[in-house]
Parts: sequence; structure tokens; C-alpha cells
Amino acid sequence: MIGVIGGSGLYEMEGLEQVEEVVLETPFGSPSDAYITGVLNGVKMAFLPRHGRGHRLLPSEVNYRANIYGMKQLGVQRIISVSAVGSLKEEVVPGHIVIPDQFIDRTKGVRDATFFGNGIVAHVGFADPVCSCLSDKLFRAAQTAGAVTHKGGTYICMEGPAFSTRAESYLYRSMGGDIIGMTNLTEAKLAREAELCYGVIALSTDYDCWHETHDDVTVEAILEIMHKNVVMSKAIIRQLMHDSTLLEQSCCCGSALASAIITDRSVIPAATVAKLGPIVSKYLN
Ligand SMILES: CSC[C@H]1O[C@H](OP(=O)(O)O)[C@H](O)[C@@H]1O
Ligand SMILES: Nc1ncnc2[nH]cnc12
Repeated sequence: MIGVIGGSGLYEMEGLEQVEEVVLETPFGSPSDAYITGVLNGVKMAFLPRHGRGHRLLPSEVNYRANIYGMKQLGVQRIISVSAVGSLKEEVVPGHIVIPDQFIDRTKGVRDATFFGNGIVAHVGFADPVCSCLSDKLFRAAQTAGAVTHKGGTYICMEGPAFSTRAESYLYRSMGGDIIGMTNLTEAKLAREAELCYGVIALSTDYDCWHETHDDVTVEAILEIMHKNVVMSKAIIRQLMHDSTLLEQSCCCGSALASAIITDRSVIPAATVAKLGPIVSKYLN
């Protein structure tokens, strides 16, 4: 099953058949909203609006653990994130798509970004934080759907909710950032821990506040361009469902925990084992 997490401007997926609304509770609390499951072009899909329907949750308030855990419970193996981002590069024009392959963490540590703790320690590899196979497919689907698409790029993940200062925006450019947003890094970490492929369709909406001849970013400007971009992101997802290799797994996302759990199995508390069951059980027996 394919999971789609819709960001700013993408709160529903049209065109699904056999639609069901699934309300889940997880050991990590409530996901952002009910999951919408269904079938798109013959492929099973689960959709979740990251900020909830009506956009009620700040980037720091989103319960990323519950969202990813819920996807795992539903049987999802690959997650596609659709996100609005600011552009930090002249050539990433608002309206373009970026399929990022790196992140720089500028969050402030107030988010829960691991499933581990409470008696079980694991350190997953995160050198390549997105699934390159899924990202390749997203790139091809975006190009076929007619979007100007940039393959690869570094996503700066800031805490927000206020946008960056001009000095920060210059700094992020000098650090090699290509795009900036507030959500994807946390999700990517949790998806890796849950052994799910994770790929991003980033929709460039603005030039943040570094560009001399473009206005500073505002929510109004983002939403104006998002209305057009959301149509494109839906077209890309529909296109992706036609990819006959979509469900083939040639990456190693599905075994990310194989050498990551360091804790002696005999000392892991039973309650922790129960809580993390869908994620770790195959390594504890
Ligand atoms: C509404 S603009 C700022 C907001 O948009 C992006 O969210 P998402 O990644 O969910 O599309 C950005 O990260 C901020 O949360
Ligand atoms: N300039 C920006 N900064 C952070 N998040 C964003 N999302 C869209 N545009 C953004």
C-alpha cells in the first residue's frame, strides 16, 4: 500500500475508489486526522492531511510519530510526502517541483522524532534520508506529468511557525540549502525507523526572503501558488500509480533496523515491546 501525506494546500485526494475513512489511535497518540483509504488506478492508497483537515496543526504540533505509526498499522510500505517549500535557489522558480535527497535539521528539539527510548535503543542510518528508488519514480512521474522538476536538493527543516529572518535565509543559502520547509525531516526520520520508504514531492511556492526582486514570503502568496501546484501534485501521484515498478522493492528501507538495535533483547521492557510491536517485533524473536 502507498501512503500519501498531504501538506499545506493538499487536504484530500480525489479519484479514489472504494473509499473508507479509518480513524486510528496509536500508542503514540492520535494522528492528525482520519486516514482516507481507497484505490487509485488499481493501487491501494492511504491518505492523511499532515496538518489535519482545515489545517489546524502547527508544524511543531503535528504528531509525526502517530502519523507514521498509523501508516505502518495500515500496511503502508512507501510514503510520499507532498509539501510546500520556499526556494533558496534562483533556478528553483515558484511553481517548480523539487524531489529532495538531503535534509539539514534546524528544528529545535521540541518534536518527538524517534520511536525508541523507554528501554530500547536504536540508531538507524540516515546518511541518505530518502528512498532513492521511490525518489527516482517520483521524478519520472513529475516529468511525465509535465512539471518542471529538479532532481535532488537539500531541504532545510526549520522549526517555525514564523518564517525565517533575512539573515537566516542568507545563512541557509550559504549552507547549500535548495529549499526550506518545516515538516519533512521529522517525518523522514520516523519513516526510516519504521522501515518505510519515504520520498518527497516539494512544491516551490516562494523565494523566502532572500531574493532582491521578489516579495518576502507570506501565507497569502503561498496559498495562491499552491492552488495551482496542488493540481500538479495530484497529477503526479496519479501518474506514479501507472508505474509498473512502483511496488517492486530494490532498496534497503525495509531492513533499516536490521543492525540498528543495540539493546540486549533480554532487558527490553515488555511494555516497550508491546508498544513498538509493528515496528520491531521481527527483530525480537
Ligand atoms: C503554509 S506555509 C508554511 C507551511 O507549509 C509547509 O507545510 P507542509 O510541509 O506541510 O506542506 C511548511 O513546512 C510549513 O509548515
Ligand atoms: N519560505 C518558507 N519557509 C518555510 N516553510 C515554507 N513553506 C513554504 N514556503 C516556506
